Amino acid sequence: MISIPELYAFYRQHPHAQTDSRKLQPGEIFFALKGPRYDGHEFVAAALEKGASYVVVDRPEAVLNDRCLLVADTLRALQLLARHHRMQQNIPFLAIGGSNGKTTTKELIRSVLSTTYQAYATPGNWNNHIGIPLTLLAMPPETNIAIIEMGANHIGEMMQYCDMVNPTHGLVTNIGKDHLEGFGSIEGVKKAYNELFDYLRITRGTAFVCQDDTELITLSEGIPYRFTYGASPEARVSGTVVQADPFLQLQVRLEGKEVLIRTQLIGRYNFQNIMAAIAVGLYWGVPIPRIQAGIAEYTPQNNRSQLVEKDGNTYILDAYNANPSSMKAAIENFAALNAEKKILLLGAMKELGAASESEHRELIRLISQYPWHLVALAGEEFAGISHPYLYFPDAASLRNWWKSQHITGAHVLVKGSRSLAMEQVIN
Ligand SMILES: CC(=O)N[C@H]1[C@@H](OP(=O)(O)OP(=O)(O)OC[C@H]2O[C@@H](n3ccc(=O)[nH]c3=O)[C@H](O)[C@@H]2O)O[C@H](CO)[C@@H](O)[C@@H]1O[C@H](C)C(=O)N[C@@H](C)C(=O)N[C@H](CCC(=O)N[C@@H](CCC[C@@H](N)C(=O)O)C(=O)O)C(=O)O
Ligand SMILES: Nc1ncnc2c1ncn2[C@@H]1O[C@H](COP(=O)(O)OP(=O)(O)OP(=O)(O)O)[C@@H](O)[C@H]1O
Ligand SMILES: C[C@@H](N)C(=O)N[C@H](C)C(=O)O
Repeated sequence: MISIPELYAFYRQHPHAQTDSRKLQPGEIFFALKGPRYDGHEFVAAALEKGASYVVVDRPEAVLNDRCLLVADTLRALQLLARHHRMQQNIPFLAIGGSNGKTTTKELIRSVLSTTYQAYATPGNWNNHIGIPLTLLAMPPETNIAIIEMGANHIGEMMQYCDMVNPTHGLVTNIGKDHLEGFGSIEGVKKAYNELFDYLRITRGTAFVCQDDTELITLSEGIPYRFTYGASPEARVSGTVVQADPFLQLQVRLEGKEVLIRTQLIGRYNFQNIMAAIAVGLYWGVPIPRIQAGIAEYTPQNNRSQLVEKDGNTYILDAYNANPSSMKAAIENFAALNAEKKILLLGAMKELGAASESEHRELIRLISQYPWHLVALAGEEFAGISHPYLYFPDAASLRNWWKSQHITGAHVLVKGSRSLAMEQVIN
């Protein structure tokens, strides 16, 4: 078996890790991982054939030639290799955790820091036990600030990520009701994300904290340096929303001046995400005009709070994911929008465990507080709950109904958990 330093020597010659033979490019090192559908060891021969420089396996029978490197556990080897690589870098590493808005905040920060630094950030949503090591191993050598997104669904996971990433700086976007199945309760969510703060306390790091969030302020106590942002005048970087229809505009006090921040983001919940990026930019000395440009340039992608004009309707396409906190934020934001004909097309919220039924009841209660033109719900979680709204077992049947209605002139919020793929309703 080879050791991590030996594996690292191979990686230095071929600095590209790959876990998927279908995407493999010649020269990459292929790690054979076991997943819910496949065992990567089935694709060792294919990876070698496609030109993998090396293949990392944890079964002696999968060693087909001298380009196959045997380790005790391929996933663990990937993670330890990534950790080893990170430890060679003497640059700031900012870790981003939290229930909602991690990817948006990360992308805004990337956009701001890239105006001035060789900033590198997690590609897409690679935020888990496989995505984080792949992120670290894909970091260009010229990087001088790294921004790493961390997505967890059980207690203990954030600390494991911190052990791998060794963040010098950290940011928890918020504490909400995400992944309640794994976290158990909102107390569990708090405990889980507090692990990033624990790590910063132990290592005497720096945290970016939203001053308006009393929970985060309390949880982050004891971190040697806290750089705060928010609406509160007490925050180191303080601002307010001056326009929110449809795109947010903020007025922010920066270095004694009132500065207008234009964005291409909708949803008041994005205020904190934007403020976080401004604070991070200011902390690292990005000049104000570049902070403005970095924020203004960012357009949300991939079904995250996107504004789509289609077939005579204005859609807020927010179908990337859903949990009780982000649903509440999206619905309240939509309810406050100045429009005549508002329609909700909502999918169920997944991974809520024992809280699923009560949270879907609570969602119905929230919806019922506002006057909508129409409400249609998809997903079995809504089936056993009494409500006066249109119900469909899945997104496909909701889509068929929606297409048959030929409604125009409406504002439509489309949101639901990833597995429902609610974007199909309008695509
Ligand atoms: C393991 C892997 O990378 N799987 C990807 C793969 O899946 P596939 O359908 O092929 O099946 P397997 O996973 O069983 O495959 C096993 C391995 O075999 C490889 N393989 C398969 C077929 C083949 O012909 N050749 C092969 O080499 C395969 O590549 C595996 O290595 O493909 C899918 C489609 O592209 C991928 O979706 C799948 O990716 C998995 C889900 C993954 O974890 N990818 C990471 C890079 C990642 O970061 N993904 C993020 C999603 C992260 C996320 O959900 N975050 C949550 C929090 C999560 C907490 C954590 N505890 C957890 O449980 O994950 C959040 O809330 O944000 C992303 O892609 O967006
Ligand atoms: N600050 C926020 N508060 C509440 N909801 C938010 C906030 N920011 C974003 N959201 C909601 O979360 C959705 C997903 O945003 P984003 O991808 O940035 O979050 P995430 O935390 O990275 O999600 P994931 O954990 O799935 O990767 C958005 O489309 C929006 O509905
Ligand atoms: C897609 C994944 N990152 C996520 O957010 N999952 C929750 C359960 C969702 O899809 O709503």
